[in-house]
Amino acid sequence: MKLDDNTIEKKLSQLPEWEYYDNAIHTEYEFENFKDCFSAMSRIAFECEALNHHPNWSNIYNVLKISLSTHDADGVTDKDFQLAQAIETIVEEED
Ligand SMILES: C[C@H](O)[C@H](O)[C@H]1CNC2=NC(N)=NC(=O)C2=N1
Repeated sequence: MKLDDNTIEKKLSQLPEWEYYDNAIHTEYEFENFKDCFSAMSRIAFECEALNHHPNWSNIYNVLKISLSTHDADGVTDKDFQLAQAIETIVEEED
């Protein structure tokens, strides 16, 4: 279930804005304003529910920081990459 470091780095080559450290994958988005940021967070929240996979995230005004790992596996799994890809798609649409 838990992916090894090499596999994670290989998969991250498809997600250039994400990085791997502290047993999780991380990214940060800066939006035009708070409203746009919160709108993206709302859309991401529905995707999280659909995948039953939830982020460790923080929002300050127009900045959204997201960290993904799989609690059940105590590490990074394919579910984290699936959600990361879905988040990328949502954020690209918000632009
Ligand atoms: C029962 C368990 O909490 C659920 O299967 C889901 C909920 N969302 C989750 N989210 C994340 N990031 N990791 C999990 O292991 C996880 N488990």
